[in-house]
Amino acid sequence: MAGGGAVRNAGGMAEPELVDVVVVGLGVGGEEVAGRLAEAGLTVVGVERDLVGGECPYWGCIPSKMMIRAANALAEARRVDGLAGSAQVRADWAPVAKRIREEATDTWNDQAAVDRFTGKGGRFLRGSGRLDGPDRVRVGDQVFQARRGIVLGTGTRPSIPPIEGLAGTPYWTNHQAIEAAELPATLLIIGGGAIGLELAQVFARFGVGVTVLEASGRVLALEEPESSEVAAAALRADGVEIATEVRIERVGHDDGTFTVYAGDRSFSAEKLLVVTGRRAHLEELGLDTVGVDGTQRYLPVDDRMHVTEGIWAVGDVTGEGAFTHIAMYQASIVVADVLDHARRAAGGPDASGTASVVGGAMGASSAVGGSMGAAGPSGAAGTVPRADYRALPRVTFTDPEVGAVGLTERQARERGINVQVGFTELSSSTRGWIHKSEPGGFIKVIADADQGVLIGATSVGPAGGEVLSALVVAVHAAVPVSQLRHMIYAYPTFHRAIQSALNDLS
Ligand SMILES: Cc1cc2nc3c(=O)[nH]c(=O)nc-3n(C[C@H](O)[C@H](O)[C@H](O)COP(=O)(O)OP(=O)(O)OC[C@H]3O[C@@H](n4cnc5c(N)ncnc54)[C@H](O)[C@@H]3O)c2cc1C
Ligand SMILES: NC(=O)c1ccc[n+]([C@@H]2O[C@H](COP(=O)([O-])OP(=O)(O)OC[C@H]3O[C@@H](n4cnc5c(N)ncnc54)[C@H](O)[C@@H]3O)[C@@H](O)[C@H]2O)c1
Repeated sequence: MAGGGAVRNAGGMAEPELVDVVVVGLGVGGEEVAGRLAEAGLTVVGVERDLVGGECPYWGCIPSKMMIRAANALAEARRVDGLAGSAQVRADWAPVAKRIREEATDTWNDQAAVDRFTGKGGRFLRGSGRLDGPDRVRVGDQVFQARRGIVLGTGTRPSIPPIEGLAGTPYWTNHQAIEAAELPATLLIIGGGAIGLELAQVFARFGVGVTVLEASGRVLALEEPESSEVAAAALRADGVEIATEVRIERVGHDDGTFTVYAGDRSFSAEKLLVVTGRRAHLEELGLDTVGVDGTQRYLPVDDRMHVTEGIWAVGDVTGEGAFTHIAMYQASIVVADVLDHARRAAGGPDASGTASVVGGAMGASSAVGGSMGAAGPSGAAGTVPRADYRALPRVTFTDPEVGAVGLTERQARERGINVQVGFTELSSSTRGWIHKSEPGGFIKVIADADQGVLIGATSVGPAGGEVLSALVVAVHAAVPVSQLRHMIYAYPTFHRAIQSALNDLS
């Protein structure tokens, strides 16, 4: 599994080992890039200090959505009363914790993921990587010289606010919340963003007394205000207490109880979960050795994920949106671009099909060319796609789900766009009325009136994230609003409400 001992020169310094590519951080983005480049025939060293796969499979998307699936089953069973008879529901966390341990995380063991990578021809190294000058990565006392490129996919870690008293307490981050084998009786959550709301609803549905403390004026503050209202109402209906505009001054932990002090208010619970955003740690990456500012919040990249000559970045570390689908989207671009650079360096045709220098060393590993067919999220084989985040979708998996794409109304107005807004309550659609779920949902569409296309949309409802797909296509492909209005929408679906929202545009 390890990468072998360091070669030393006469002065005792580690001699760099020549490889094609080094990928530092094998989270969602890095694992995808490293695996595909290895499959393409490059010599790839993948460096991961924790678990291969990163946050998403072990402490993020997958286990949290398993929790949500279970919590939603409870909620649905509780809806039987008054709709289809009566049901008695007894919540039990044990099968959820077991499923997360056994099916999702293999008890937080990444051997299967390591084997997957090495099975593709990659070489795995457990450790922390940092840049050591142009083309070089140091891992402990091993140094690699990467002749085709270095890819940084080092992600983020929780950003913990500097609240007095907090650091010395056994507070939870998403790691402990996901790993919980048993639930506390009461839980305080600092942060009413995506993680805070998803987990608050899960735990409340399993009988935990949950209080969410949010600094800004509303939960899900980056989304439409209507989304915040529906999400807050849904959580309150599940028994969650939500306090907004909370200025936390101090945290105490005595006799197994946390107390959070905020002005003249205080909140107490058995456990405290801190989910106040996430932060990249560029200071650890040796960026100064390649002339890049390591004090920035995120690592700026161009539309092909270049950081600087020979260095690419992928995923959360780029600050383009902390979502697995962004990491995967960017990974495809990085793979295509690294292979294109490698091919051109070897004298093959570049991505435009134009032959550059003839000859070169890459001929022997020409599996490289073979993988280009699967190169990109857009465009034909042989083209390196460019990143375009106009139609960035996101879904917060509360019940109802909050799905959104592109710009919110406020963002669109701040950009000086000639904005039109259309809105419809889901309960006014046939399917919403039949479904009879409180607190309902809505569709909101944002159009650029001058261009006649949608530039943003929100879909909140029982299947809000799925209904979103039609709106993502509309924004991504800039489908004229006139055409969207005259499509046929199946009756009686939730997505049929899109037509009503479009007809409301003004
Ligand atoms: C609770 C939760 C729920 C989420 N739910 C969703 C969801 O439903 N949908 C969605 O799209 N996204 C979701 N996300 C976000 C998603 O998990 C991230 O966007 C995704 O994991 C980003 O992948 P990444 O590869 O950029 O980084 P990460 O997954 O953070 O992986 C980075 C890896 O790099 C390693 N590393 C860091 N520095 C070094 C170094 N110097 N040397 C070696 N290794 C290093 C780390 O150990 C880590 O394994 C969720 C996140 C959380 C926390
Ligand atoms: N379904 C999904 O796709 C999903 C789910 C979970 C997480 N994620 C990703 O993970 C990222 C991180 O999630 P997150 O919920 O930690 O961050 P977030 O940025 O979504 O929310 C953090 C919240 O904490 C609040 N906050 C910050 N400091 C505070 C303080 N001192 N006191 C009280 N409140 C404070 C902020 O105002 C904000 O509302 C998200 O941005 C998202 O991209 C995605």
